[in-house]
Amino acid sequence: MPTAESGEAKGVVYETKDLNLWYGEHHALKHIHLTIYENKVTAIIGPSGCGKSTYIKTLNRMVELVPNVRIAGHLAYRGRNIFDPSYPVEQLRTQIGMVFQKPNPFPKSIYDNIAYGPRIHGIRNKKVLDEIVEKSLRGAALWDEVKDRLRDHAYGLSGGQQQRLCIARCLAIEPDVILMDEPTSALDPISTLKIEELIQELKKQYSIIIVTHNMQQAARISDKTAFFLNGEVIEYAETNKLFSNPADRRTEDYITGRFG
Ligand SMILES: Nc1ncnc2c1ncn2[C@@H]1O[C@H](COP(=O)(O)OP(=O)(O)OP(=O)(O)O)[C@@H](O)[C@H]1O
Repeated sequence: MPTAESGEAKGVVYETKDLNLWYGEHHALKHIHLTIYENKVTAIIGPSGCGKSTYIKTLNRMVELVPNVRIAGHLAYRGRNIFDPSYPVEQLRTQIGMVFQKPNPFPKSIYDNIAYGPRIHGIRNKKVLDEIVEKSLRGAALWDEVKDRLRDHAYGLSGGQQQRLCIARCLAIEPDVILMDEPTSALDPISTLKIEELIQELKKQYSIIIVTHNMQQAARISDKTAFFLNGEVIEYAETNKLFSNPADRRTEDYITGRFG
């Protein structure tokens, strides 16, 4: 669990101040200021290539795996700047779970997918692992569908089930934040609905940041929405406000489908 640090504002998970990011010469994030709140769903919307994925991959410092990335600015997680050279990146990544566009279970059994993270953290006791597996699968609303076939290969699950397995895998390491990069774009409407319902449940316990191309989805499930355009945050507001009464003309054009 996160520890209190000096400078940590209550209820704030991330504080982004004047964040800039370049891929080589390409200035992909420009002067981003965003505060992300605890136990909320924060949606990131905007047209293709506007920097949504780059922003969320910055939150767990995954973006730094890309060669020639340069970052400037301030990004505090729980009050502490994650770009500080002394920041323990491995610790950060255990607190920040991530779910990707395409479900990416490991080529292992359902059980071993979930037990993988806890085992890496040194948990070997079978009973403890069994409990974590059940709790995580229940948390991802998948337990009832798989409880009788935990030793089956994960690839035998449907796409929607695989995505919930990936969410369960995140939950098994008890993260603080869950980043989701278009988690339903590869799923059918019923699986999408299940994940959306699940997100509503999960936000009671976790802070969720979700990139989505689907504006109805952002409107349905998020509390706050940030609209990105060409690497900038054009507007960030309560979701109801942003969709019903946007302050910026460009937001209005985007949400009404006039561009993007
Ligand atoms: N690894 C990379 N190397 C170089 N440029 C990149 C890299 N990843 C992204 N970019 C560029 O940075 C910009 C932002 O990309 P990003 O993937 O963050 O956008 P996005 O809003 O998530 O797009 P989409 O909705 O299409 O997924 C784009 O111009 C993209 O071409």
